[in-house]
Amino acid sequence: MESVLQVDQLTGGYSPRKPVLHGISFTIRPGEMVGLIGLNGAGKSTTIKHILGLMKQHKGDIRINGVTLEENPERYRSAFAYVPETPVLFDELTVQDHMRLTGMAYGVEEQLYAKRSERLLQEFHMNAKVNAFSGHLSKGMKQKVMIMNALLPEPPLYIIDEPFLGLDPLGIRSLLERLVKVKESGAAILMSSHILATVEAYCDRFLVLHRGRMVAQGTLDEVKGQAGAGAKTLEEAFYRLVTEGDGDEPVA
Ligand SMILES: Nc1ncnc2c1ncn2[C@@H]1O[C@H](COP(=O)(O)OP(=O)(O)OP(=O)(O)O)[C@@H](O)[C@H]1O
Repeated sequence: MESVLQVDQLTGGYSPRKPVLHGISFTIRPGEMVGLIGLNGAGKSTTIKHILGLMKQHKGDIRINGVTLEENPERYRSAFAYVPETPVLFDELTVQDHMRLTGMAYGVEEQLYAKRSERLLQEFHMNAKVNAFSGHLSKGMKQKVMIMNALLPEPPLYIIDEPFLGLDPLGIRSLLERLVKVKESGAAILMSSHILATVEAYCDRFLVLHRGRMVAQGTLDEVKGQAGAGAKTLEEAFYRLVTEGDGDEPVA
């Protein structure tokens, strides 16, 4: 099956003289949820920034639905939605205003907009706040607005950076339930998180990034195999992979 996201030999970072990422490659196909894991400073956010097109790679190729950002910026950008680790909202706009703007930006037709926005507000228990200014929302509510906005256009690819920060248990459950449905409908999800038990439970495949290199990737069994005999959980496999050869505690 054609991949939604294809990252091929990506070398990149903030200065050409000192790359943060060293030749990383992976693909995500429709209907897959893939977990991007790594220690603090491993390069997860940098990878995501390159995929979003916020940074220019030094080498390598990134394709979304078969095109690079340079080849077709509009097609590339409209194929994904992004949930950042820290909510970015306009304080003086309401929850509804944000959703309307997203709907317009992605060309979501009026009837679909009404149906989807109503469902999202209900699922994320945000009905009571629909007319509240973003600046007056709690941290977790702001994160919910970001998530609802990402889900509204129903794009083929979701890129989600540490989505659980600040969410209450109900919010986490709503998000996970929705991501499972999104995946079942054929969308692809790249999710970065430190909550390894949740990543293990929900993701189909895993990307283990360490010091800017992909040290393992694949299904849980494949990653456990790459970590060496005896790893029973993703967390155990991860620990082995990032401490291997250090002879010491992990240093990012
Ligand atoms: N704006 C920046 N300018 C220069 N270097 C940066 C910048 N942002 C991050 N880095 C460096 O890039 C490396 C990778 O950082 P990155 O933010 O991608 O890590 P991460 O895996 O997302 O970590 P975390 O789990 O802490 O969010 C680190 O060495 C970091 O210091």
